[in-house]
This record gives sequence, structure tokens and C-alpha cells, in this order.
Amino acid sequence: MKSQTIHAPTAEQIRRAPKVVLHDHLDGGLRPGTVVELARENGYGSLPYDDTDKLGSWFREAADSGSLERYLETFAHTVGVMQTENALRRVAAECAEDLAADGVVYAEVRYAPEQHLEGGLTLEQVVEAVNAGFREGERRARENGHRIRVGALLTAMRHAARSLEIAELANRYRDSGVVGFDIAGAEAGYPPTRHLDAFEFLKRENNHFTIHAGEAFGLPSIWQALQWCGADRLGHGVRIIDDIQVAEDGSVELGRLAAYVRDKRIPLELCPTSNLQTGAVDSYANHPIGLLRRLHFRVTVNTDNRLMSGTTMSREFEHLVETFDYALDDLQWFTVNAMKSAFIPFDERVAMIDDVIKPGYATLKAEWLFR
Ligand SMILES: O=c1[nH]cnc2c1ncn2[C@@H]1O[C@H](CO)[C@@H](O)[C@H]1O
Ligand SMILES: [Zn+2]
Repeated sequence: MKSQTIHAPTAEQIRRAPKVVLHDHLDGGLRPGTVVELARENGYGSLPYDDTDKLGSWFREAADSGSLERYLETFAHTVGVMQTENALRRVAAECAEDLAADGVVYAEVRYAPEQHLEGGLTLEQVVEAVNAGFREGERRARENGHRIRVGALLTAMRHAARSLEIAELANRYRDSGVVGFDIAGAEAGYPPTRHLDAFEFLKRENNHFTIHAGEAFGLPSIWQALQWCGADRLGHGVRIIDDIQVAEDGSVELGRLAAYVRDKRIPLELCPTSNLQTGAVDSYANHPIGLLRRLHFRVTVNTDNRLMSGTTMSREFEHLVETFDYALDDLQWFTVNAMKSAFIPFDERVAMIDDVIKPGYATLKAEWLFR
């Protein structure tokens, strides 16, 4: 007998499915052509290629190094061309447009304001230029028949010492486009507890933050992010797998930290393709997302850096469908998980789930009936 579950979602259905991304770097998602044009306009002379196709492949290959540190070196070129208000505004507008064209309905996009001051901008000018770009991109997407909402997350670089200042900046703009805070950069050697003052400030302000943890470094980083710093979500968090034992007979035992993460419904911002590139995981089939989803962790699927990983939300979903035989119900589950974990107010999250995400998937799930 034919049933709905035997139909794997097609690439085209995946693209139309409403999607939510919580972990996407603004400076990791530029169009290669935009990098080339901005470099020319701003006299940035260090690009490895000024041919769009070659540059696009260069980013993907250079980032595919098996090390987070080398992966991060490629950002010198994107950050390098994002030093003026015009450039920031353009990159943010295109980011919103590209996500919307891929079927993303809600996005939290992060960047580190402190990395965009070389051209003389102030932190405030950086935030306002990016916000203006997001609003412009949302508007252009709407004109093309796509609906998207984009919130910004302000990142502080974990090797630097400006996190309290950036946390204060995020707090100042919390009612105008900035929905939370993050720390990023090389993980080994830079534990999140270096930035306790920033996290404590945000907690006192009842504000939200996520922390890159458990990507290139294991459980101690996750443990600090949660139990010392009080993170609302984990950026990656994929190494939580190190605290889960699977026995030969398939029975599973969670350590204290993994149990805490699951019990407290701590959202994991998983980024499968990025993990392959930085060497955190060796194949899609071996990606912990399969087990974490089965064990009902609060798993979300994300792009991390669309340029460096040559990816989109649709492509991440396609890889997972191919690898784990996921159906539309699984993709809806990831999407609802992400929306539940967003940093915007509860009533807006519920409305997104009930009025946008569930109806979107219901339409797709009914399509097999009319083939
Ligand atoms: O996967 C990642 N792990 C840690 N840091 C990252 C990752 N992707 C990007 N960045 C860092 O975050 C900065 C702000 O967006 C980027 O410039 C990059 O250095
Ligand atoms: Zn990241």
C-alpha cells in the first residue's frame, strides 16, 4: 500500500518548506560576486581571485581544512570588504533576500561589530547600517513574494576583550533589531568564562545569549557555557555526543551534562556541513544529529557560513534527508524546535509556529495526494 511516509521530500519541496535559521554569520554568507565588487569599490587589494566563480570555490576549499583556526582565516577577506556603511547595508540586505528566496521565514543573523571599525565607523554606526540592510532586504523579499523576519545577534570575539562593551551595545539596541548576543572565534584556549562579566550583565538585564561551545573543543566548554555563563542556547554544542554512551545492544546512557542539556531543553544550534569542514565530524552519516534527534534533544539545523560551506538551509535539509531518510515531519520538527528557541517574544514565536510553519508543512504534506 502506498503511504505518505514513503515519499521523501523533493529538493523543490524542501526549498518551499518554511525554514528557520538561528546560527548564520553575516560575514560568512556574502555572495562571491558582492565580495568582488565591494573589494573593487573600496580598494581592498588582498583577494585571492577577482573572478567570481574562482573566488567562490576558493572560499569553499580554503575553509575545508579540517581545522577551525584555518577555517576562520578565510573571514579576513569578507570582513575586509565590510568596513563602510554602504557595504554593511548591502551585505545585510542581500543576506535577508537570499535567505528569503531559500524559504527561510525567520532568521537570527550574527556578526561581530568590533570587526567592522577599520574604516572609521563607530559600533553604533555598524549596528545601524546592518539593521537598515536587514529592513531593506525584508522589503525587497516581500516585493518578490517572500516573507522573512530577520533579527541580529551581536557577537564578541572570544580572543579579544570587548565582550562587555558589545553586550552593552546589544542591550541598547534590543528594541531596535538586535535580539541577542554571542561569542565566537577560536574555541581552544579561549574558554567562555573569560567573558563572565558580559554574560552576567546580560542576565541582570533579562537579555538573551548563545555561546559557540562544543565545536572544536569538548565538554568542558559546553559545561562552562551553561553552568558558569548561563547560555540560553549552544552554538554547535555537537560535542555533547562525548557525554553519551551507546552500548552494543543499542541502549543509551546519558552522562550528567548530556542529561541536563536534554532535560532543560537547551537548544543545540547544529551546523552539519560546517562541522565537516572544520573536522568536528567526518561524514554526514556519522554526524551526531541522527542520534541527538532520536534521543529528542532540542536539535536545530543551521547553515553557519553559507559562503564558506557553499550551503543554504535547503541544502542542509537535503543532506539530512539523503543521509537519515527524514520526512517532512522531521523537517517540521527541526523548524518548530528552532522557532521555539528563537530570542523574540513568546507570542510571536507561537504565531510563527501556528500561522506560518505548521500551515506551510501541512500544504506540502498533502501534495502526495494530488500527484
Ligand atoms: O563556526 C564558527 N565557530 C567559531 N567562530 C566562527 C564560526 N563561524 C564564524 N566564526 C567567527 O565569527 C565571526 C563573526 O561572525 C567571524 O568573523 C568568524 O571569525
Ligand atoms: Zn558559528
